[in-house]
Amino acid sequence: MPAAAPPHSTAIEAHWLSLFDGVSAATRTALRDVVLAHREAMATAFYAHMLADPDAQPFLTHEAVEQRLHHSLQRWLETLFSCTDREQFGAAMAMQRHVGDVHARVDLPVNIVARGARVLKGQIAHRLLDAGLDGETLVDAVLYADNLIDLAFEEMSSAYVASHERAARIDEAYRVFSYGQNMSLERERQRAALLDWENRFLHEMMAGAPGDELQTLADSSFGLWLQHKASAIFEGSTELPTIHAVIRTVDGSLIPLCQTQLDAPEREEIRRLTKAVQTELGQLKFLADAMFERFVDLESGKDALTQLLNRRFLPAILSREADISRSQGKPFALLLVDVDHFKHINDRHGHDAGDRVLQQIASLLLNTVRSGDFVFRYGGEEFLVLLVEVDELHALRVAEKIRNRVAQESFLLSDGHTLRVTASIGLALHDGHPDYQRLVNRADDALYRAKHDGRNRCVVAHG
Ligand SMILES: Nc1nc2c(ncn2[C@@H]2O[C@H](COP(=O)(O)OP(=O)(O)OP(=O)(O)O)[C@@H](O)[C@H]2O)c(=O)[nH]1
Repeated sequence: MPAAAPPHSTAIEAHWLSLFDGVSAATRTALRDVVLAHREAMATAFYAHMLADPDAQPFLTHEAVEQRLHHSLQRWLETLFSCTDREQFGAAMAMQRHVGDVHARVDLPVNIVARGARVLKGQIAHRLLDAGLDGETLVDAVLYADNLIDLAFEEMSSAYVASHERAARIDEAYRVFSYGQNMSLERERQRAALLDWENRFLHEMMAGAPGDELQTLADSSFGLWLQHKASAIFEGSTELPTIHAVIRTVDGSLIPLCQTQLDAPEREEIRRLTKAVQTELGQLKFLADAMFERFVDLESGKDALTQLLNRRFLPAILSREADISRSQGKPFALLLVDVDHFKHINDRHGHDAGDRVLQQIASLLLNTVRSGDFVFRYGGEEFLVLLVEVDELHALRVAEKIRNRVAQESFLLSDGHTLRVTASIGLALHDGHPDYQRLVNRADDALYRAKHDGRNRCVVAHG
């Protein structure tokens, strides 16, 4: 059984009641009459406006307007402007929630809805002006109409946000489900599917099968999986477009050539084409492996090089810590730790040496902080440490300890040489501001000052 729709908030109803009581019955009736008399013309003008709006166009068609929306808008106006008691208002608000849910399903941006509300307000004001009302009634009616549309918009938006969040949670749950349940198995299955396709291809090329029996990669089990599952799970992965490009090369160019050859075989050409397909396939296997690997690291929230947390969960962890800190009154601190002149290390000793330094700094950081603290790889050579339940003095002591340990450490390179490096640290204490980005920015400003003042130092953000 579907869950009953939650009732509109008591705050909205209280606002409406006070608006309702603040306007005379005669004014409300005059407004309702104007809306009822002109609702059709207003709906026509409204959709003419929205259909001509390039931002709204993708969400509207002439047919949908003619068949449903024009009529729905009239009913919407009638319901909203005819409320005279709580029950009717409740029904009008239920309608707003339904509209909000629909908007969320079609992903209609909320700014377009706000624009629509503005257009409607203009329409109503325009009709009221022509209705021959006296000055005071006119002003009251326009204000009441504006407020009523605002209330409707508010209720619609709260349903929209709730719907959107629900959908995002389900999406995320689906991704986690796919990852948790299937990923290692899936990786093996897709490797096997590619191998299977390759064996079949080789067999047909060698046996001289009729050309039209060659299967494309897109039609293979791997191709179908890629199209229907991987595109959702690995969305945004850098490998995905290249994988598609390789498949296009094989299916669009090489397979048709192979088919022609099979129908009129020439040994050398068959061998050359087989080799070309195998080369593409080798790349495909490499890319698919890399895609799986990156996905596992990203989804688990780990940075591949250092095994520290990556930035994926930083917003979630920061806002959680801000909540805990607010409710328990215990501040936390952020340290932004940046290796000094890291570019020189890369330039002088090579990128691999740079990588090793980053790995060693990562374990140094982990070994210096408590197990309840968080250590992130924040950027290339930048780390973010979140120290829970600390005051400024304690946080500064930890920052100095990190700085000293980095400076004293002998970083071991793969060629056996050792290297000394230093780090600069910006420190900011959470000051209760709800926007955690502000805290990161303050730590960043402090780090900038540490660099500017000569590096190998800790600077505390103030203000
Ligand atoms: N080896 C390696 N280098 C990286 C990685 N990520 C970023 N880098 C390099 O880190 C260097 C950062 O250089 P800059 O931002 O100029 O800073 P810097 O040389 O450390 O100088 P200051 O921060 O001003 O002391 C760049 O050369 C990047 O290419 C990585 O994962 N491994």
